[in-house]
Amino acid sequence: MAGTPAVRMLPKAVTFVTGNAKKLEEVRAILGTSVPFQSLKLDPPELQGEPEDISKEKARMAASKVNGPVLVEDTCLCFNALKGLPVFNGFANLFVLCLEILHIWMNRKWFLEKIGHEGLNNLLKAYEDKSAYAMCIFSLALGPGEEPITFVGKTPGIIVPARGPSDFGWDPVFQPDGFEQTYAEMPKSVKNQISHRGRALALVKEHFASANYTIQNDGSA
Ligand SMILES: O=c1[nH]c(=O)c2ncn([C@@H]3O[C@H](COP(=O)(O)OP(=O)(O)OP(=O)(O)O)[C@@H](O)[C@H]3O)c2[nH]1
Ligand SMILES: [Mg+2]
Repeated sequence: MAGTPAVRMLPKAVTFVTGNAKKLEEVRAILGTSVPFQSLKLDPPELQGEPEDISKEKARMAASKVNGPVLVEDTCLCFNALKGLPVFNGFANLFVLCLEILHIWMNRKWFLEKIGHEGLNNLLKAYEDKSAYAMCIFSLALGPGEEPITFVGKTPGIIVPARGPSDFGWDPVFQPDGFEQTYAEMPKSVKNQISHRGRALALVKEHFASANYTIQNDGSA
């Protein structure tokens, strides 16, 4: 039957768990007061696998640590040329395997530290296709043992030589479609409106606006 969903009591406000201060800054700016949350700086292990599985597993681990409702996210920058692979000769499978491994590594935070912005551009040197997309998967687990709900945001763009401040990851080399500036060059308010994170959080906001969550205490504990 359609109508207002049943009230779901949450023992405390949702905790956004991340070890990344820049993510937290953006999440704060995007959510404002639309979703009441507190934050916890915890560096979750860098899991391997499909982004959605990583995000869900982060949420499960965080929910048991916090013993309450949590929101986590996993972000990746995906290069289309490395997925749309040319199939050639008997080495193709080995080539595909190497690229799969590379794809997994690329989305771990130490990869950028090692390879740098120039290295990210060099990865695409052999390809005409410089297109990429930034993807963010938020997972909300309402408590330990609860199946996480996911919210995906994607922004298409291209990889360019670095431009703009280097204070957040690969922002200087990602230029979203329809813009002449890289994420790093544009005002934060513009990035947050069109970014992978902004799009995923729009879905999180919609979810909170329609779900009937009631917080038992004010979350200050
Ligand atoms: O230029 C960027 N613009 C962004 O908008 C953005 N969002 C995330 N990242 C980086 O992508 C890697 C993903 O790793 P990631 O999702 O596991 O994050 P993390 O380990 O830093 O934090 P967390 O897992 O504790 O939440 C890390 O190097 C992050 O710094 C970004 N870089
Ligand atoms: Mg991480």
